[in-house]
Amino acid sequence: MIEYRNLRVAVLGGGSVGSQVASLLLEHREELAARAGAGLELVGVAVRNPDAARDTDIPRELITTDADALILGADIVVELIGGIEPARTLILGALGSGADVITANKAVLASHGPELFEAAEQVGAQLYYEAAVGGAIPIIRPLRDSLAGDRVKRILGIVNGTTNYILDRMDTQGDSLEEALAEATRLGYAEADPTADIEGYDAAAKAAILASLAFHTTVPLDAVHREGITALTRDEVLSAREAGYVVKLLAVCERIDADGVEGVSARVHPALVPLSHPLAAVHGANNAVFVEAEAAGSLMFYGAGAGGVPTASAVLGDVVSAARRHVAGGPGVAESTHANLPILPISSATTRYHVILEVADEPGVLATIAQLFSEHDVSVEAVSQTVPDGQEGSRPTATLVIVTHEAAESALAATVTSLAASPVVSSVVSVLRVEG
Ligand SMILES: NC(=O)C1=CN([C@@H]2O[C@H](COP(=O)(O)OP(=O)(O)OC[C@H]3O[C@@H](n4cnc5c(N)ncnc54)[C@H](O)[C@@H]3O)[C@@H](O)[C@H]2O)C=CC1
Ligand SMILES: N[C@@H](CC=O)C(=O)O
Ligand code: NA
Repeated sequence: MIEYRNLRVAVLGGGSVGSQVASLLLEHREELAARAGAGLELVGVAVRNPDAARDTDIPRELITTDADALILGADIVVELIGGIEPARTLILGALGSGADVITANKAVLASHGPELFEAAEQVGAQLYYEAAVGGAIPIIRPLRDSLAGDRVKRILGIVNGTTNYILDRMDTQGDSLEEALAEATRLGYAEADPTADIEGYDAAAKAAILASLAFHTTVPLDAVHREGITALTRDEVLSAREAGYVVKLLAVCERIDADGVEGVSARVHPALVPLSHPLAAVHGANNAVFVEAEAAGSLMFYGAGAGGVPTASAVLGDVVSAARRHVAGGPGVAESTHANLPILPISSATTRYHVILEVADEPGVLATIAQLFSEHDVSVEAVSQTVPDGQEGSRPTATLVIVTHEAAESALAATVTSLAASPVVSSVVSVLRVEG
């Protein structure tokens, strides 16, 4: 029998992900030791309430409420508490003591990444975070390592399982947002405060992480334009389907050239994706990250984006990597932010738009609307009109659905302002971006 060096592993948090990580560490102990080249001894699981019900049985003697004491003497610390504090302070404490840290916490990485990476570099430790984006899907390593020799141009990602699950249920089963969110929470997909999911904060944090990695530039969370799904109506979801699209909450990270300035833009918002695009086939709590790189072309990374067990897979992969690093010795590898590109505002982005208007059903209205688009340099690709049957009242209305060619955000915003003020437009019913 091989005698392995023993590494002490501390897990902080015993919720959906932490309880699964702790159990799998115990259950697969021998297999993991053989892969890592070191024994992985679970020295404890720090929780807030030792008597809380858990998804797995963790031996009582491993449970503690003293996270600070647990990290002392640990070689590898796994942070699965979530949120900013005390997660940030615990990660800094663990790194400061020379431990490698594994986290699934995109919120703390997106808001305090540079401070945490700097702390790791100071002591030659490594901060791993594969589970922080796309749950089980390998996407951090591919961007950090496999694509390190290429130039990423664009990333389109479905990176929040809860909202994808909700939009899918609204689209295919006619659920309301509230019904679908309750189910996503029951299944362990949602954040402790699900506002983070439905208002797009979670996806924005992931967009900041992906853009930073892809473009070798620190992209702060507050530079990510963010819109959630709470303003979306079922009618918009259904009318998108009728027009050959599906609505997804997308993270869009791009390297763009705005008036001769090369920079980076990151945004999160609902968008129409053509049914023919691979992202349209991502259902339930699954995630997918579609990467366009100069040499590699288009790549798609797909799989379970949320849920305790799948996320534990990514965390344990990082635990094995950290253990191998301990065995091999040498300092950790610093984050690559050398490109330091300027971060451009959403007004610099260009995309296509799907606009629904309720207009007066009168001669000349179409020409007036077309003129408003053209005055703002927005070119119309397609228009369709429906007139409801049996209208009563003096002024009949029609519904116009307009799809534009690529246009600047600023130009589209000005067009919408003019449309809203036009006497022939009764209402601007919906404005959604079209991606993919
Ligand atoms: N649930 C999922 O599908 C995924 C979660 N993540 C991330 O993984 C992390 C953990 O998420 P979940 O397990 O879902 O959260 P959770 O809310 O189920 O579990 C968090 C655990 O931390 C404990 N905790 C809170 N404060 C503590 C403290 N001061 N000391 C010790 N324990 C404390 C809580 O009691 C709870 O057991 C979060 O950062 C989350 O964003 C990432 C990918 C997927
Ligand atoms: N709440 C998140 C969990 C994974 O990061 C999600 O729904 O994607
Ligand atoms: Na991942």
